[in-house]
Amino acid sequence: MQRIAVLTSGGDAPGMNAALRAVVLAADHYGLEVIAFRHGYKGLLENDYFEIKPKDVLHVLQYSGTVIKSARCQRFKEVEAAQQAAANLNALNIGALVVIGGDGSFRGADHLANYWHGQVIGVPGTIDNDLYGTDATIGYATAVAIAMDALDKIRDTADAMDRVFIVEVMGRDAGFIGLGSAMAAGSERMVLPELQKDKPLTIPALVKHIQKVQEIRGEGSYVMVLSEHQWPGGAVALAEQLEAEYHLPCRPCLLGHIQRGGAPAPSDRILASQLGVHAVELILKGHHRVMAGIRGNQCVEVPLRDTWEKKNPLDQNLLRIQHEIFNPVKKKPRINPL
Ligand SMILES: Nc1ncnc2c1ncn2[C@@H]1O[C@H](COP(=O)(O)OP(=O)(O)O)[C@@H](O)[C@H]1O
Ligand SMILES: O=P(O)(O)OC[C@H]1O[C@](O)(COP(=O)(O)O)[C@@H](O)[C@@H]1O
Repeated sequence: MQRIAVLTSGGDAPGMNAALRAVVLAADHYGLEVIAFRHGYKGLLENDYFEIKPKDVLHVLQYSGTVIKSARCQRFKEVEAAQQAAANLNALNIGALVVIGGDGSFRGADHLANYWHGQVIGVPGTIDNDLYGTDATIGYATAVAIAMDALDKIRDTADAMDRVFIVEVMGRDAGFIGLGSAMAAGSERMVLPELQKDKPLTIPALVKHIQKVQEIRGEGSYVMVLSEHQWPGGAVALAEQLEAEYHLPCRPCLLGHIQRGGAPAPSDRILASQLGVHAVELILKGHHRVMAGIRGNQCVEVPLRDTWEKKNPLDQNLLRIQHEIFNPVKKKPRINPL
């Protein structure tokens, strides 16, 4: 019987447990033993593992987080760390490693593959949705649903008091959660990393936009979605500056790690289930250094390096709709697309 290993790495994402369950159940189905390393690459380096059986994962898919724990492990970037990991895997007679995580975790997997002859397979688990080669990553749908729910609630109080709110969402370098939640909740404005490159946010421009929206619609609420790291000091600092410099009543709200908790959305559970099984089947087919992904409802395998070297762009049509057509302050109308 062949032995494989699995770990979850980087920021936990809703649906990681469902992916883990799928890996373990698929391995059992195909007669493979599975070793789980705790705390991602840290556990791999410290030989912190246990043999994981179907009974260990039967009822975990409804929970976020990860039952085998995750971690960020700076040390894994070193050559000696990858060599140590390879030696540990060899000593345990492991033939393949499934890494459930984001782009950093995949860089780690690729780094390991330079020093280890076993198969390395990635499963995309990150709320940021910032990996090339798959239509969605595990956790993204749940994060958008949580942000949307929060934005809906904020709208209630913003409407009641005719207030401006700045709601900060996650997504360090990618605006997927920002765009998805702004559209799903009908926000007046969004500030995303991708938009900042062309036209960085300034306070005078924001104030002008708020005032114009109020001129057009009359007094009312104004809810802006701000991706994290897009303003020094984030939503709190921006709201304080608006109040101090323009006497504009404004409240900040940081959604933070709430976006990674609670029950994973059905689509994340289903995606994770598909991808976990796909990862095991890729092992059986002899694939190496690939990510298990889904594109247009088809299971695909994507070279690991492509997942971070190639860009996963925001959907340009969604961006156009939210940023231009739904913008209450209309710019010059463009040529009719019909
Ligand atoms: N260039 C790299 N080389 C080796 N390991 C890396 C590299 N980048 C990230 N890792 C490993 O992957 C872990 C997770 O990466 P991180 O970027 O924090 O999260 P994510 O996988 O969610 O993007 C890091 O803590 C580190 O152990
Ligand atoms: O939980 P931490 O370590 O504070 O990290 C927060 C970051 O993790 C994420 O939730 C997910 O990012 P990764 O998938 O790259 O780990 C980001 O959106 C956020 O910036």
